[in-house]
Amino acid sequence: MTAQIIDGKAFAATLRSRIAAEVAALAGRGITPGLAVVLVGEDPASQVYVRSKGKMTREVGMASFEHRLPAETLQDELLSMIEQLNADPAVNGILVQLPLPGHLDESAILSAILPEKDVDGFHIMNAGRLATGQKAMVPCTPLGCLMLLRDHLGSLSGLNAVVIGRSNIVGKPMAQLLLRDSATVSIAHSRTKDLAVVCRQADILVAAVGRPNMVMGDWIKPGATVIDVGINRTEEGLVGDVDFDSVRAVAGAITPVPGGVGPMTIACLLANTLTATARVNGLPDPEGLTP
Ligand SMILES: NC(=O)C1=CN([C@@H]2O[C@H](COP(=O)(O)OP(=O)(O)OC[C@H]3O[C@@H](n4cnc5c(N)ncnc54)[C@H](OP(=O)(O)O)[C@@H]3O)[C@@H](O)[C@H]2O)C=CC1
Ligand SMILES: Nc1nc(=O)c2c([nH]1)NC[C@@H]1CN(c3ccc(C(=O)N[C@@H](CCC(=O)O)C(=O)O)cc3)C=[N+]21
Repeated sequence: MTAQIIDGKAFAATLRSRIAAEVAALAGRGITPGLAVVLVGEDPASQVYVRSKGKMTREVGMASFEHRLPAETLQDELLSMIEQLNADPAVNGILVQLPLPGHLDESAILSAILPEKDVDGFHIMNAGRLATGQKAMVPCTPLGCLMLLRDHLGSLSGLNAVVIGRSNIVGKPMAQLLLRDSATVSIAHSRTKDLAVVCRQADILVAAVGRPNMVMGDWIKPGATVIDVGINRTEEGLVGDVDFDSVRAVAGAITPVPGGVGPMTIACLLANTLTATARVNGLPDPEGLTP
């Protein structure tokens, strides 16, 4: 069997055009969604993402506000910038690019963002709402993975899902979303014994580790759906956490890197910004952009 390639890039482009249509409809009511992105320091990869986010934000007709702060920015200075964005009615979504320089307290910064403007879904209030099945802002990368899975599989109910990785930004919220769709969910991590054996049970395998080509073909249940979240820059270029060639020969479907989950993350950031804008204006959630 050769796996079907799940084209995240194409799916994301379709999603963005649907978002653009909704933004155009809001313009008729005098509403323009606004997304503020805050970048502290000069990490080259982060600069690339921030530039790409700004471009796509403008392309769907939203207002983009970019704030670049020097690496030596103090905690209080960053907090006062967030206060200012919290209070600004033109800003519907706030994203503070991670990782932050080491002297800054990441969880204090993320908690300072108003939960209703927290389009990354990293605020503890949104994590708690997701975990308890309430209306939340859902982290973009797991939301994008869920959209691809639902599109490919229809129902996830009763399927065995294995998530490798337990970070607060990918692994844990991914597991919550799969559970919410009634999958039987296992979360694996660096202490998991016999990872290959655990993975072989998976009808759905999500790899969010940060280790190039770690997941091998003989870890895969024949016909499984494999979602590769990993973004690893190597001498061979950008690769995922999944060994694409060996896994492709066994899986039923697989997301490539690049062109899989990455573009979905940015499209879901715009989706969350639109959702946040609708909610603050007392409008119903846009169709199909929330879990
Ligand atoms: N495509 C996209 O849009 C995005 C991609 N990413 C990418 O996804 C990957 C994961 O990101 P993130 O969650 O932030 O990373 P973290 O480093 O925060 O988490 C990595 C997780 O992988 C686990 N892990 C590490 N080594 C192993 C191992 N040998 N076997 C099993 N599990 C292991 C860790 O376990 P433990 O907890 O025990 O240490 C941890 O839970 C990265 O490549 C990142 O670049 C991230 C965000 C968005
Ligand atoms: N507050 C915050 N929110 C984030 O969502 C966030 C963050 N910080 N810090 C960094 C990670 C990483 N991330 C990616 C987004 C898009 C691609 C993406 O579009 N990737 C392209 C390739 C781009 C390239 O060539 O580098 C692809 O996979 O096809 C990848 C990774 C968001 N993150």
